[in-house]
Amino acid sequence: MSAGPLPTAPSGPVPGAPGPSTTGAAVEVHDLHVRFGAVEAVGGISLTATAGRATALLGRNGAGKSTTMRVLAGVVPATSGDVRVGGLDVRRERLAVQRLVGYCPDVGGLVPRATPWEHLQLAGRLRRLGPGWEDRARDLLERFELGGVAHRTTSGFSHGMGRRLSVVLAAVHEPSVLLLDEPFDGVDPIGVEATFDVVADARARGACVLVSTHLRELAVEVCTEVAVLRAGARVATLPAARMLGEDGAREYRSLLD
Ligand SMILES: Nc1ncnc2c1ncn2[C@@H]1O[C@H](COP(=O)(O)OP(=O)(O)OP(=O)(O)O)[C@@H](O)[C@H]1O
Repeated sequence: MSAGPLPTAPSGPVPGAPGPSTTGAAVEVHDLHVRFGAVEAVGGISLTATAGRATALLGRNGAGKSTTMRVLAGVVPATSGDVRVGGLDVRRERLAVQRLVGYCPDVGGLVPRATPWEHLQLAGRLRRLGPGWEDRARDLLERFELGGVAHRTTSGFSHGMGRRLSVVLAAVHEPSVLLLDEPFDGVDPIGVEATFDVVADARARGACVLVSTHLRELAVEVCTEVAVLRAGARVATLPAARMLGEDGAREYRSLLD
């Protein structure tokens, strides 16, 4: 059921609000280790992702993709290693990094009792977004076919609807670094296409995009590079085109063993 048109509210410039993007922002990870007690989730990953490009993180279950994304998003601390996002040291400047980043976590992140529009309002306030952000939010909701449920609590959302809203929330502030963890998981073709558009838009304005996924075919369609992780380490970074088709599938398979 459609909840009617989305509300409009005046939104003026906010002093001190961050700009929409920082040209040249990039991700640099050097010898990242992350331990959870006895478990070494990441065991020495190094990788670079450049502005205006989209890099896929591929690898088997437990390879360390989500943990790496969490470190980049500033939600999990590195045990050791040097991690820079947009030139900022994640350990020392975590809040500044979180302002630069748009992060779609692999699970969670949504408040069941809140509607998509309430999630967006909260994001707008916390990030002190300037003029135009509500139009952008409405446009994103429409592109992800969430306009009709903008005022419905997310508790009744399907898995795919939740994924789509998480991508909207990651993208609404036009971050310099867009981190999408499993954005295609359980998402229908419309949602996949809308996510492709979000990635293309981000690249066009010079943002650095990282996409963690199991879906090699979608990764190579939307990304320019592919970093393959295995058992907490990066084993290869290749042009995405190398992972295309049956030859690409074979090459990917060979990197997993
Ligand atoms: N909070 C945690 N506590 C303990 N171990 C963890 C924690 N988070 C991750 N791990 C472990 O770290 C390893 C890497 O997990 P991670 O979620 O990063 O892998 P992944 O590549 O994203 O896997 P998947 O593709 O299944 O999502 C796994 O062995 C996982 O069990």
